[in-house]
Amino acid sequence: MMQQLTMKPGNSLQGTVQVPGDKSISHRSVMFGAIAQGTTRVKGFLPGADCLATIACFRNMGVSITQESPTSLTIEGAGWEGLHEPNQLLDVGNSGTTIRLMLGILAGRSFYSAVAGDESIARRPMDRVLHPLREMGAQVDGRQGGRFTPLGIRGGGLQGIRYQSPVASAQIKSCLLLAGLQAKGETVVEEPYRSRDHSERMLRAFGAEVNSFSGGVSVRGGQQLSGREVRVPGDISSAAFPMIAALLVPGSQVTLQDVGVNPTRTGILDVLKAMGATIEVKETGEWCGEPVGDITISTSTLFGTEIGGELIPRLIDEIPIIAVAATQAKGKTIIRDAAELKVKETNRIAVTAGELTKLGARIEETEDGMVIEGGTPLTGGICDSRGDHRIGMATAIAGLIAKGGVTVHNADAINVSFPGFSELMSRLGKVHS
Ligand SMILES: O=C(O)C1=C[C@@H](OP(=O)(O)O)[C@@H](O)[C@H](O)C1
Ligand SMILES: C=C(OP(=O)(O)O)C(=O)O
Repeated sequence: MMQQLTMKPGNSLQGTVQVPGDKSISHRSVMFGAIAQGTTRVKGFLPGADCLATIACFRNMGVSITQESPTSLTIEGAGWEGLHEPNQLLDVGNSGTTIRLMLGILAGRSFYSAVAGDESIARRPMDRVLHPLREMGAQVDGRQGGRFTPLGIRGGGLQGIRYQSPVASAQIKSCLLLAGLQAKGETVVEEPYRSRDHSERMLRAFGAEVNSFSGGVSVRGGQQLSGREVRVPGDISSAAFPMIAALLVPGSQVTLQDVGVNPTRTGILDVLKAMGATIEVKETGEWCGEPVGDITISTSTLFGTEIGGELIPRLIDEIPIIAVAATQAKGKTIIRDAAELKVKETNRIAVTAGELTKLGARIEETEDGMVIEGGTPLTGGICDSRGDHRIGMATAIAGLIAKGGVTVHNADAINVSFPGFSELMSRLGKVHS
């Protein structure tokens, strides 16, 4: 049964909550723990569908992973050689991060694996990692010459390369770093803007030498990782939903505790501040190389803004919910340089514009973004997540300010990154029927 979720205007949102663990860091904790020597213990793991798919893939390669509770894991790594040929398809479900990072690991292993995911993954481009992996020496192919899943890969015998990535993508960069750690010589990845650097930070925490420079990152091959303890901060991409809800619902004030505030992820804070939001961030510490803090946000009058360039990779997953905020700002918001949105779980330019237009929003799609007219009262209605977790949550939050509320069809997609989303929102106020 495909779940429905209804959210309606209610009273103000108040309280202090913790959002689930960071998705990017949770994936990496499992993968790096699996290829490290020794035990890795993870606390604050995100038990969302994407990260559970990562666990299943590495179990399939013979790694012992025990989930003591939904958010606590123990991974018994036996180094690179501890991975074995899987006897089943490696099923990544809906997760682009799982498939692209895992391919970097598989590229250095001499066994054969077949990799596929759901129908959304089957539409997402894989040639962006296959081309450089082939250049390094991996044998990898797939549908339409390797552009799409299913993919088959037999790795080993890699040679380091210098690769200039055409897009700022942490998935491409991380894939090549993981392959590079297993290659002869040095691997250098350059990118047009800095993408999220969780791999670099966590690889260093696991004992690897990773060299970051302006414009890119490099690793030497032949490095081994050592297992360790990982505490996963809250996901700022999930925090974005209650944050924007608090901004828009009159009289609200919400504190989100222990959120990851790595500067490669905090574009959302910069943009909301530029729009006029009252936000306070109190940094409280560093967990496994990642800065963590408490974010307090209260209802504010917002103004339209322009978002592009280096900001885009720092807030790429937050654009659907930023679009909701922009419908309520004074003036126009212009988003550009965001063509990457077209190759996410859905085409997020078309789907964000399409779903919010159903509620009365005025949004023009452009080649690489959108133009949103602010000051538009939203009317209630029915939206569809289209199987995309971020669209499901963005349209549900729109329901808090849309007359009559919004019912989201296919709301179960939300479990991909934010299990407990509607319960968390209910703890902040009366938000749904
Ligand atoms: O490396 C990661 O964990 C991620 C990188 C981003 O994708 P791209 O690398 O395709 O930009 C982001 O959209 C995704 O949600 C998670
Ligand atoms: C794009 C996303 O994830 P992935 O690429 O891992 O599917 C996301 O979480 O918004």
